[in-house]
Amino acid sequence: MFGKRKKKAVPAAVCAVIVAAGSSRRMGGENKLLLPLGDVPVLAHTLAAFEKCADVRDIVLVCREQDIVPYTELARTFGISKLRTVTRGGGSRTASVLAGVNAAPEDTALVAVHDGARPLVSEAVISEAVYAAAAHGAAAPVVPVKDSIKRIENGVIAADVPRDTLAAVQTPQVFARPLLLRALNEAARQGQAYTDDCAAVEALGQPVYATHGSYENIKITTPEDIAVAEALLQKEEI
Ligand SMILES: Nc1ccn([C@@H]2O[C@H](COP(=O)(O)OP(=O)(O)OP(=O)(O)O)[C@@H](O)[C@H]2O)c(=O)n1
Ligand SMILES: C[C@](O)(CO)[C@H](O)COP(=O)(O)O
Repeated sequence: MFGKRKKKAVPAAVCAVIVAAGSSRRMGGENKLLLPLGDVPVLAHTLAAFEKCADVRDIVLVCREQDIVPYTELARTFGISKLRTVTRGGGSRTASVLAGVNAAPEDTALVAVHDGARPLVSEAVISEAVYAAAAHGAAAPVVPVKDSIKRIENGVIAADVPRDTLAAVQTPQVFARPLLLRALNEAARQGQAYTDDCAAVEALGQPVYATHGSYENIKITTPEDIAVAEALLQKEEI
């Protein structure tokens, strides 16, 4: 599943774009990024992970207009010194990521796009993706799927899909900035809204390298994810 790597290149000027402009629909509408995880909000964990990672120089936070002031205050409270700007997102993930990339410092070489809703990302997962993108231009963490996979048609199993080459992709997805800008602008031009950013880069015919994700790097999407994240957090603290 994981290909051959070029020699490690030192990553330069890496900006994390944390997208946090979603609507938490599947959580029932309450802002999931402000739900407490341990003693602090989900988003504070996410920001702290990138603050801690030595391979990331800057952070740009993308959110809804009404959250700009509270999120700026949240970042100040939790000592996020790498935060450069908090900017307004768009109606689709692709639009939000594009807003974040455009707001990154001008000399940014690599952009690490990360879901605000993935608070348990580790330094190892971030760094491996950053180094792979420094060497290859595009990289994303993946985990092999654990279940058997079926295609369902009209409520009935229609086909079995062999899982040995299947993986679930996570974030941070890291790209050379010009490549990501080209991919997102092309997606916007075509009116394409992708669920992840690799898809926009793949659509240009560019390879995206698979790095090691983690089963703990979960995305907070539905209510039971909070209970799972709490358990994972406690395990880390033991
Ligand atoms: N227009 C959007 C949509 C999503 N996101 C961000 O992308 C990440 C992954 O999206 P998801 O988990 O789907 O978040 P929501 O869009 O909030 O969830 P839902 O689809 O249930 O409304 C989240 O951190 C979310 O805030 C964003 O910045 N802008
Ligand atoms: C980017 C992502 O987290 C990769 O798994 C995922 O595609 C986001 O999807 P969502 O539909 O916005 O939750």
